[in-house]
Parts: sequence; structure tokens; C-alpha cells
Amino acid sequence: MPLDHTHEAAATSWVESARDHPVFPVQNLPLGIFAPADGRPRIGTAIGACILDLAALAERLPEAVRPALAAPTLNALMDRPPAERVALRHAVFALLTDPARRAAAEPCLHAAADCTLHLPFAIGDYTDFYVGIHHATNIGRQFRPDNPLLPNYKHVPIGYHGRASSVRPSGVPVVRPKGQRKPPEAEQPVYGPCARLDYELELGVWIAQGNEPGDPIAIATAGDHVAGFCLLNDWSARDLQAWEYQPLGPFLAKNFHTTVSPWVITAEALAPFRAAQPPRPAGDPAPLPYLWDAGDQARGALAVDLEVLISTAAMRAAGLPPHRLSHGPATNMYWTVAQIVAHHASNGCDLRPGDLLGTGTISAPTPDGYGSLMELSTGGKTPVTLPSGETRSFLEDGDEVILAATARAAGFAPIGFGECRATVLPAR
Ligand SMILES: O=C(O)/C=C/C(=O)CC(=O)CC(=O)O
Ligand SMILES: [Ca+2]
Ligand SMILES: [Mg+2]
Repeated sequence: MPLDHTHEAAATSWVESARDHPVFPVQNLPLGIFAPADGRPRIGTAIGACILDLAALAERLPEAVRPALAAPTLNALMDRPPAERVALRHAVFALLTDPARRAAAEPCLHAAADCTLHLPFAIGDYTDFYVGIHHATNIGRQFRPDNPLLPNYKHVPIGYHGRASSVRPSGVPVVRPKGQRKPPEAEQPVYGPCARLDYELELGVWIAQGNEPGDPIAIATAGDHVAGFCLLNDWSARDLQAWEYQPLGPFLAKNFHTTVSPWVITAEALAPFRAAQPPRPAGDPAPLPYLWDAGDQARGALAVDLEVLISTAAMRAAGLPPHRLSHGPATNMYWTVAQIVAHHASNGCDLRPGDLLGTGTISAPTPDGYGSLMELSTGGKTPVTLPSGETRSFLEDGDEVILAATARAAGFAPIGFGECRATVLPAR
């Protein structure tokens, strides 16, 4: 049965907190791994202020996915064919909307506030791309004043291999990294706490079924390999980065901690929020055929609003709410998700279920939408003033950074991505 989003849009859940819920209405049904107060991690879905235990309800869900529902990660479940993922969504949707199924499902609901959220996958590999052309231009100007956007940028989706071990779910504090840097006036490099700690606003892409080693993924079918999306903060030590990045790219400046929102916002839930990829500016090169698909250009972008907020220790002490640093749409991506998936596998590299791709920092063209503090503060030349009267060029210990995202489309209830936050702790 294909997905019928018009039918889904009109439905309401018997879970009262889900009605008009700004993040987790019944149209969202994100998948994740949660542990109730006294229980082991298991697969669930967020619904309003609750989490539904899907492992406990396996007998009422499609037979083909039952063995995978018993696992403490989503890897095996997302290794199932796309049609089975759709069937699972239908079945969970029916459980949560059909009053006749309420008696069976209700005992498997937990208050989300009493549960712990874990990483959704055992992550094999993490790769970070660079699709935010405004970010690439802004940051390139600071690292390479004469040559901000390198000539390969519009031909090849640039990326680097990140570190899977240090991807952490929302809420785990980030310890300020130490490292080697060369202050501008210094003759010799020094080792010590990072002095230019930054965040990066990105979307994360979770890989579903992979490809065989040696077999590229055709761009027209790249979407079948995407399980869903999360928010991703690629914490970055700019002083370490500036010193270490040539010629092999980011290394210790970006592998100490990466925060993800723990719910997988599935590709199925986001289907009504697909948008046309903005046309390439006149004069830009046409991508090579392996990166070009008309259907992807028509529906490959995401109508998702993104924002970054900060809360400092002084703001919290004064009772001030988090302050929004920037906001902008996810359509500010020069390359689509299908293009980065197809490119990653274009050499025969095998992607596997639970691999994580970062899009790269998504900045808008104007400062109110810049996705990193290095851009907002122009590398320290234009510090940002906060409601507490404090200023920030880079992050201080005690600062909490919160990323948020909401998908919006006319005729559909908005769906949110959930929490992606972490607080900076002093270096050890
Ligand atoms: O242009 C550079 O040298 C620096 C690039 C980055 O900071 C890499 C990165 O993490 C990509 C991104 O988030 O867009
Ligand atoms: Ca990044
Ligand atoms: Mg990182």
C-alpha cells in the first residue's frame, strides 16, 4: 500500500498530547532507541509527550520486521526493503489512530520525560559534506582570503571522513578539546585548550539499506537508501582547524564530539515536505550525469526551517530564555541529499545501514541565517551581543547550543525534529 499523506494529514491520535503537538503529532512517528526508567534500550516512536514501545508491540506489527524490532538499535530494521519500512509506518499509524486498537497499545506508552534517549544506530561510519555554499564561501574567505570558494566546489560534492566513535546523542555535554594550534603572532605552535570553539548547524542523513562493495548507487534510487534525518552539530575547534587542515582537511578539530538529535525523522514522514531544488545560478556548470536526476531536482530539497539558539550560564542565572542566533531554510543546500549519497557510492564505496552523513553547515546568504559562530562573528571581528549584555566571538564554557528544525508545507501539520542540544564543559 503506498503512503497516502492526504489521508494521514486528516487523522488524529487517541493520544491526547499528540493533537496539535508542534514536534511529534501522529504524522511524524520518528523512530528511535529509548529506555524507560528501569528498562533496557529498545525501539520506539515519539507520539506527543509519550513514547510508544514498538518492541513490546511487535506481534501487532508486520511479520517481516518483527525480528528486527527486537534489537537495541535501528540497524537491522533499516536494512529491510523500503516497502517494509512503509508497511511499518502504516501499522504504527493505525495503532495510534484507530480507537479499536487503543486498549492494546496504551499499556505500551511511556511518558517521554521518564525515558532516556540513546543513539538510534550503531554507527559504522560518519562522513561530513560541505553543501552549504554560503557557509563554504564565508568560511573559505576566512581561511583563504584570496580563494574562498575553490574551483571544484560546483562540480563535486566535497566531503571528509569523520569519526563515528564521538557521535553523541543530544544532552551529552561537550568537553572543550585541547589541541595544537599556532596563534597568529606566535613563532611556534602550542598545545592547550581550544580558544575558538564553534558549533555547526547541519542536517544528518541516516543510511538505510546499503550497496555492495564496488556497486555505485544510481542517483534516481538514492532516496531508497535514506532511512531518515536528524539535526547534527559538528562542533569545531577553529584554531586547531586553521593550523592542521592543510592538505588533508579537518582532523582533530572536528572529531572530538558530534551531537545528533536522537529521533530519526523518517523519509516517509518527510515526503510531504519535499521541495524543488533551487535552480543553479546562471553560469554554474551542469553536474556530471551521475549526479543529475530530473526527479531529484523537482523534489530533492527539504522544506525544513532551521534555527540555532544559545543559552549562557549568565542568561540561565538571570532567568533569560535561550536566544536565537540565526534561522534559515534547509533549501540553502547547493547539493541535494540524493546527490551526496550517489556521490559517496560513486567510486564503489559501500554504505551500510546506520552510516551517518552530515550535509555540511547550512547557512543562509544573510547574517541572520549563518550556521556557525565563526561566520556570525566574522572570526572574532564582529562579536555577537546577547540579551544578558555578554558578547561572543566563540563559545565559552557553560554555553549551551540548541539546534531546532521544523518541516512545514501548506495543508500538512508541521513536524519537528526534537532536541539537539549540548553544553560546553571546561577542558580536562
Ligand atoms: O573550507 C574549509 O577549509 C573548512 C571547512 C569546514 O569547516 C569543513 C566542514 O565541517 C564542512 C561543513 O560543515 O560545511
Ligand atoms: Ca561540518
Ligand atoms: Mg564532528
